[in-house]
Amino acid sequence: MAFYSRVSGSVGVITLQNPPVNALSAAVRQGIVDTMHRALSEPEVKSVVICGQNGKFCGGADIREFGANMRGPPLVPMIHLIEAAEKPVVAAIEGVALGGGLELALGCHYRIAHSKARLGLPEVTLGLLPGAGGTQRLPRLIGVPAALELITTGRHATAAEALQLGIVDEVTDHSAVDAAVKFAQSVAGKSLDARRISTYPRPRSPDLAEIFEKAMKEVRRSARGAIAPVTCVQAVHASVTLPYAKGMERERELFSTLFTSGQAHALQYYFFAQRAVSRWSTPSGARWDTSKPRPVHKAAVIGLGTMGRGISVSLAQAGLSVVAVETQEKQLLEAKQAVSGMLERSAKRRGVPLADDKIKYNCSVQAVADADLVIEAVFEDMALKKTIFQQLSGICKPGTLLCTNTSGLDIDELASQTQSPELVVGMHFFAPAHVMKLLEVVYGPRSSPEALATAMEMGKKMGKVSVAVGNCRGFVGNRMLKPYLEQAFFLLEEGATPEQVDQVLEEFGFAMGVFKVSDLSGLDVGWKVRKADGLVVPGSTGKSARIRGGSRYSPLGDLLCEQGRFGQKTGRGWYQYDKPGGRVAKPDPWLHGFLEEYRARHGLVARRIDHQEMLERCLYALINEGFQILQDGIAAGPEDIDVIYVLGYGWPRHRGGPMFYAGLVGLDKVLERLEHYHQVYPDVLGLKPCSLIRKLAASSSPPIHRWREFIQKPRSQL
Ligand SMILES: CC(C)(COP(=O)(O)OP(=O)(O)OC[C@H]1O[C@@H](n2cnc3c(N)ncnc32)[C@H](O)[C@@H]1OP(=O)(O)O)[C@@H](O)C(=O)NCCC(=O)NCCSC(=O)C[C@@H](O)CCCCCCCCCCCCC(=O)O
Repeated sequence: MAFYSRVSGSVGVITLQNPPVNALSAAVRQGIVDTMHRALSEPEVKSVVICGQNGKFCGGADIREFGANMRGPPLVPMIHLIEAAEKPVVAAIEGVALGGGLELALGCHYRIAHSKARLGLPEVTLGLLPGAGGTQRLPRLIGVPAALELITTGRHATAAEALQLGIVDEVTDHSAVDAAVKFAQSVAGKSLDARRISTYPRPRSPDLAEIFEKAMKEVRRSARGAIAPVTCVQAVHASVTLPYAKGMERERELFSTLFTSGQAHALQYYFFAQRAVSRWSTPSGARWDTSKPRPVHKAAVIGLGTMGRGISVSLAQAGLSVVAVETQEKQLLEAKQAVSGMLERSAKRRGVPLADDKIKYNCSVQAVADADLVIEAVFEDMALKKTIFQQLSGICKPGTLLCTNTSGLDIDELASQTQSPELVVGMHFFAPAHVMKLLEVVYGPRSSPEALATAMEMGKKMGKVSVAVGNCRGFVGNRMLKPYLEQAFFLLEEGATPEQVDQVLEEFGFAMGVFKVSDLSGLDVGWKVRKADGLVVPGSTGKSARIRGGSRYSPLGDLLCEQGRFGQKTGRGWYQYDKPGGRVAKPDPWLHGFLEEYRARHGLVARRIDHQEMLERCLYALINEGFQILQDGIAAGPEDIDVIYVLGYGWPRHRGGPMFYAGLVGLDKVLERLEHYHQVYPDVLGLKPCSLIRKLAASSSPPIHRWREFIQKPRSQL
């Protein structure tokens, strides 16, 4: 709703009230319309201020209302009512003015912002465009290039930048509401002719055609199939070619197309999913709201390789005192230099104070004795990690949380090396650890709810999106990667090339296809794991070379590693690069010849595989594993899996995540295709439909938010 008051005798103040961000729900819109009429009809009121309750102007349209039966006064006429008013209306912007919130402010005659406020039109991140006049007013106010940039990226501008751009008229370090009231008094009775943005002339400039062409090229390049950025450019284009009223019609038309699109549904689902994962729960009933995190003031990192360095940076930037340990003096010095550089660059980029003095470097593990939390980040080697956990258990003060940065090792095996297994959790960071937003927080069967809550809280402090996951091989992300990669290898055996498979995945929206990613992260990483698992059998020939434990196996990755082809770092992998460390992947005729020779050796006849089959086999195998993970209770809900895949594995955000995508395609269709492929390849376990997808499909494919009801409660994990 909106609350009305009169201050200083002549200023009507309208306060939006809809916690937590004063989104423009039907009740708020109705409240604004009613209170505006009241302010305009009261003869004592000479000017009006619109502000938001609790220091937040407005977070935009109420996204939760989208799709429901939309009631209440529409936004566009509501904003026109404000703009057309004969009394000056001043927006007092505190906290945020985003989306419809900024559009509301643009309908006001003046805008006063607090210096800490953020303003923007982030609709594009929800698969939409600013649909309440933003695409027509903003370019008229600040010009096409700046408006295009803000609208197509959705980024938030600071108050200082908004002032410089001309979005706001004044910035204050004090109460924006008080400043707006004062301002409103000062402009009472003045002409508003020059203050109604909709009456401004269309933006003109001789280079407009060029500007739009460049913007369109840029969004097409970076959008990876997302339609909203392209449509945003089209809507802004209308502001220069059409008069305001016609431009609004065009905005509405384009908005409607986006509003009903699958991409908008996916992005809005993802918006809430990313927020939902912080409300974690485990199969045993431990929950975010009943588990209290321990205080952590001092943290330690053991092992200062690439991951340890990034983790140290993240901890220091979160304001913690950090002890960084590397036992070899030379490596310690190298790491110190590297970390200082990373902190310096990051401080410059983010405009925050340098956190270098937060980190103390040490060669001895003993230095972690008084840390509240230790993150071990040595190589992915169970024996080495076990030794370190035994050491830590003897060194650390009672109650220290012991965390391991691992991408898939057994947390419980490590916990069993310590005297307090309940204080052991996994923290799977993604490289580069100080940049990537995702953190998988892994609880073992003996981790305490308090330990899990502490690790989740620590992730939040580091600015990560933390997802709580159960303990199993590869956790959620890497466990799902296995059947996906496996299918990609099988496709090569059957006649595809790495370029063809990658092209299909990139057209789907992945930033990089599976083989380019493999080259980037290093083929030797998986090879080491497969060797440790006894899967690599050098020199094996005949049928047995392609079977392990009764299931189909492709040794292609192993064979490339045996040739020293580890990817980018060696200049050769699934592609070739101009030098070791090179970044530009080029098709490699050697690899094509190698594949032909491999197929001939194994009696495999190459066939032309269509795009749909490539895509379905890779994605549906991955999705099937996702359902198994839900069934096993390793992830609490599909949102957890989707957030992990979008933030950690380059899954296109506009497709919501693998589980959402499965729902969009139709669970019965995914099931039918899995059944088909499993019939063709009965020796591929990853294609055998999991019982949960069968159950859901048999229950008329309920919407994703109801899937949890169909998951059998697995055995207790905590
Ligand atoms: C605001 C934030 C920056 C705050 O961040 P913070 O970290 O402080 O907090 P959280 O992000 O955790 O959020 C707290 C809490 O609030 C929920 N929430 C936040 N914003 C909204 C919102 N806008 N609506 C609803 N709920 C919101 C959030 O989910 C959290 O709750 P939870 O329970 O999940 O933990 C940050 O929150 C943020 O960035 N918010 C989003 C800002 C944004 O994107 N705004 C734009 C919204 S879209 C919009 O404004 C559209 C308008 O341009 C135009 C609308 C026109 C509508 C016309 C409709 C007509 C339909 C036409 C149909 C045509 C079809 C046909 O023709 O048939």
